[in-house]
Amino acid sequence: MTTSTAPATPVETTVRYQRGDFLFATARRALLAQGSVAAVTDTDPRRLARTVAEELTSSGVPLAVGVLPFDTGPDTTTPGHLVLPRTVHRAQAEGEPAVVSGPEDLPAPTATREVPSEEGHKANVRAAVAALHDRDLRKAVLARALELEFEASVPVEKIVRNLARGNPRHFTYAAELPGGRTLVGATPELLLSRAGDSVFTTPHAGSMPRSADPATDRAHGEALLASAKDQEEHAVVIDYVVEALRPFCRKLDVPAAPELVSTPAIWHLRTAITGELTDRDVTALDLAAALHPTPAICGTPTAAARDLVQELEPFDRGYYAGSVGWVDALGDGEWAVAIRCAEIADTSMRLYAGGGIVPASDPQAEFDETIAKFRTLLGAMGLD
Ligand SMILES: C=C(O[C@@H]1C=C(C(=O)O)C=C[C@H]1O)C(=O)O
Repeated sequence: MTTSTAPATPVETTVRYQRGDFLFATARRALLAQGSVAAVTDTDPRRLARTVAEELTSSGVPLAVGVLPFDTGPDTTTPGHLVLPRTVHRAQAEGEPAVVSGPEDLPAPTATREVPSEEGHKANVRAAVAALHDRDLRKAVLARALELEFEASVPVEKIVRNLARGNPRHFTYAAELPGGRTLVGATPELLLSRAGDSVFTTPHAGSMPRSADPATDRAHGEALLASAKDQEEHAVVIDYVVEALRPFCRKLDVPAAPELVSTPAIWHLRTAITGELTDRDVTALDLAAALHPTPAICGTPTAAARDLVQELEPFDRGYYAGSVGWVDALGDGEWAVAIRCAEIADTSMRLYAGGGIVPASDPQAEFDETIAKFRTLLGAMGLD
């Protein structure tokens, strides 16, 4: 096992990524993990967290990296998967960080398929709004997929570099999945980080597409901040996160109102919550397992919302809307919400995008929101 703290910048570390590695990087901070000393795979995320903690203690490997699936319910067949890597490179930027150069050109797909179609998604939104009422749900998150086929192997490394270049403030990530696929994405949303007894989370919920026209763009942001429907969609998530964290924290600081933030593709409402952990034996992965799935990507109440999602969506989410991150031997770590992503097989990939449905949701606006969310990946591929 070698841990390199060699003087590389986050950009230099990011561009070293090759398919098979694990990457978790912003322009300020990068973690690149290579090879595998041991792997832990388990459908029960809490048990997974305990096994990983034991493996870290007994192996002397400083940290583990990996993914949790969307579905961590009692009937899931998709496991969480963490690797204790052979080599870890970590880098931090001093001052104003550089960005990855580019963009690099990518081959165009030979076929594309939307699952479901625009009409299908709008019908799902209407069905979800009816089900919220019938089943007494506050919110459910519905997603769509975009399947792309290529003539040759998808150049994963180029996509990752373009994602990092286009989203320097957010977490660009790449992780190997059980079964040989690769998950890549760039997410603004932190599920949970732990550093010593400090806990931090930034739930995002409530969205509006960006616009190329500055005045329209500003108006979209202001409309989002003023939208009662989006404030409600956001409040559902904050209520849940606070309730889920409270048992672990002796102190929680929850701002009274969300702030307006943006990615290059979309405006969001976000609340940055900080806490103080009561028990240092509770690791970042324990906390991620306790928090996931939040109503930002599933709904509320959790089990009923997950059932509805699985009834309406014509695909398995796999690791989309799961979590990606790392945990170290001290229990510190960072877990991001695995959105704005794609699962890549050899010559094909599946992009995902979803949005929260509440009683006031409009099918056309929800469809448009998925288009905006696909743009993170499509932009990195030079597609519109
Ligand atoms: C589900 C996604 O995003 C989530 C849903 C949001 C919303 O409904 O407003 C906002 C941010 C994310 O928590 C996605 O990007 O696919």
